[in-house]
Amino acid sequence: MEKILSVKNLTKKFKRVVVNNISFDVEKGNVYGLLGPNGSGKSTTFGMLLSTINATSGDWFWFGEKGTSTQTLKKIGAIIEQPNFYPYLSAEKNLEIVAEIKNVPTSRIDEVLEVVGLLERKKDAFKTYSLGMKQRLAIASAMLNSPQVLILDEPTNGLDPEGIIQIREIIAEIAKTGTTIIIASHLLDEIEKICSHVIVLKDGAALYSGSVEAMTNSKGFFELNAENPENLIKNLSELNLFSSIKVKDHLIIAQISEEISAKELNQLLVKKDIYLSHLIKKKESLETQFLELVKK
Ligand SMILES: Nc1ncnc2c1ncn2[C@@H]1O[C@H](COP(=O)(O)OP(=O)(O)OP(=O)(O)O)[C@@H](O)[C@H]1O
Repeated sequence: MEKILSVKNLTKKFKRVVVNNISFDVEKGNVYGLLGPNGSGKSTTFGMLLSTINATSGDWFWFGEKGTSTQTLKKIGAIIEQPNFYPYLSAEKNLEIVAEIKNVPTSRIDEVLEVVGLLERKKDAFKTYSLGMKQRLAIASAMLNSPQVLILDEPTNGLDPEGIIQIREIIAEIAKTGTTIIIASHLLDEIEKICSHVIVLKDGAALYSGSVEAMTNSKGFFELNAENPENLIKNLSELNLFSSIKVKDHLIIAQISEEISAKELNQLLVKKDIYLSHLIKKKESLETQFLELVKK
């Protein structure tokens, strides 16, 4: 896999440390989520990687090259703050101005407006746009220079459910073209739906970096019960299939350590003359995993 970005021990100290020695890699074509509550250091991290904030220590490499050169910035499309569009000018006119600044052909304008579903509204003044449309225009603007990486800071902030879904679909479409995307968000649900990879930040430190799948990839657990719970617990322990067996809310919770289906477990227990009154196989959500991580 081609490495787009490699971050090594990146640290930012204002009066106190707000980004604490974080390291992660970004590979081509994936969608990364920088997940953390407000104030966990997401925007500061982006600022350092885009050279608008001086790092205190640490290194990063864009496309194998140390730091963030002007050449590198040309390969990146970023929306960190709400971009300043001219309210009385149309979307098209606004993008013509951006195209001139970025020195890219105006022929790209219709293409990017199409991607974000604003082609038909391109002649309308920016001030007539809804918040969702404004955010989509910002994405179009960031896409004008056909960037290899798109960086979005809280792209769905303040949007209604429909607006959120539209942004999500646009991000998925852009990712399909092979553009690498890095999104900062405090919304677990958003990261779970959009991202293939996640970096979990808490108080400036990276608690986890890897695929979303691997983070949720505990083998899951069984919720069970039987007429004689003590006997059930004893027999479950003897199977050596579980990392822990606990009682919670009158149910037995058996954390799976060796892959096994509900049907297979039921068959094993029937052979021991145990007939279950309750059996459900469940998996922890990203949210549970996240809370576990943050607790530690
Ligand atoms: N220029 C600055 N001077 C001092 N402290 C700062 C400065 N910029 C950011 N901070 C602090 O650094 C911490 C991390 O802020 P940052 O904006 O990076 O977090 P975030 O995860 O992006 O949160 P949010 O989503 O609220 O923006 C916060 O405590 C913030 O107050």
